[in-house]
Amino acid sequence: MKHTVAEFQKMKESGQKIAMLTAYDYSTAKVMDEAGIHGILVGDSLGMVMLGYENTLSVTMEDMIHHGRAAARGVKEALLVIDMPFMSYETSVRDAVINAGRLIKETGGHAVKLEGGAEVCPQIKAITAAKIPVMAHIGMTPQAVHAFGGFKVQGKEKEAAAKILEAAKSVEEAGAFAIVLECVPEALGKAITKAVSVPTIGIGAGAACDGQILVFQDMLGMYNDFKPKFVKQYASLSDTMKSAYQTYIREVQEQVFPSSEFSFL
Ligand SMILES: Nc1nc(=O)c2c([nH]1)NC[C@@H]1CN(c3ccc(C(=O)N[C@@H](CCC(=O)O)C(=O)O)cc3)CN21
Ligand SMILES: CC(C)C(=O)C(=O)O
Ligand SMILES: [Mg+2]
Repeated sequence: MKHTVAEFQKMKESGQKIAMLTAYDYSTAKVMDEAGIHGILVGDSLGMVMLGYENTLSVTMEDMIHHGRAAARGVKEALLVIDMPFMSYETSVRDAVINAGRLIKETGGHAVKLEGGAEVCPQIKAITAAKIPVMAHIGMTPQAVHAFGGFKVQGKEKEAAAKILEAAKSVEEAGAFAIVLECVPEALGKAITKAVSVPTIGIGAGAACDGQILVFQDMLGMYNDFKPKFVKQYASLSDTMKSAYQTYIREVQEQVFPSSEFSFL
């Protein structure tokens, strides 16, 4: 079954939880899609997990298009969302529509995601009017890392929580089809999920959200630069990969590999 924006809405209404993961390439997206994932995000987190930057600010439109088209080739059923990189939508409504259009035209993705609340509502309205579905992203928005002074949980104080709730209502009003809620207290995740009619997709926002998203390297245990509290490791691939590499190195040195089985006779 093809997963669509309309289906995400129905899933919220029927209480069926939405599962999303990030992917940045063909093979990874293909396996996830075959596993039955509902949505795949080509996140600008690729700057950190694929490119080794310390935050997401250096990621370019070209990076997003390069990885977006690769992931798109592996997707048959999932809803494919592409992140708008830092400074591709803040500068003007016109820039936002042009760049959202490029992401869709040049990748084959189905929707775009951008970070922010009321300040990006004109952009959300205009992109939506151009028939491109927009996923909003509020709470701890990583592109604001310097404004926040680090990747810190947001909305702990009463007034800060009220502001994030207002941001959720304003992006819904602007036409966002879903809202990513990142790193906020569980109670705020629950309050926002109740207050808006579109699905909320949480990452470190508690169990009440309508769906969840994780960075795939985090959930597979193959990214170890840091481990946020919200990350559950469903595998320990770094360990598995390291030991496979070590076995290979030893077998090459000891001339165990390649045996005749792996040679053309
Ligand atoms: N690998 C990876 N996973 C992610 O979830 C992720 C990225 N990269 N890159 C983009 C953003 C950055 N994110 C982050 C990065 C660090 C924390 C973190 O260390 N959080 C602390 C909370 C600090 C506090 O108490 O305020 C934690 O302990 O979880 C959280 C989210 C989420 N996104
Ligand atoms: C963590 C998710 C929500 C994201 O924006 C990303 O991967 O870039
Ligand atoms: Mg992102």
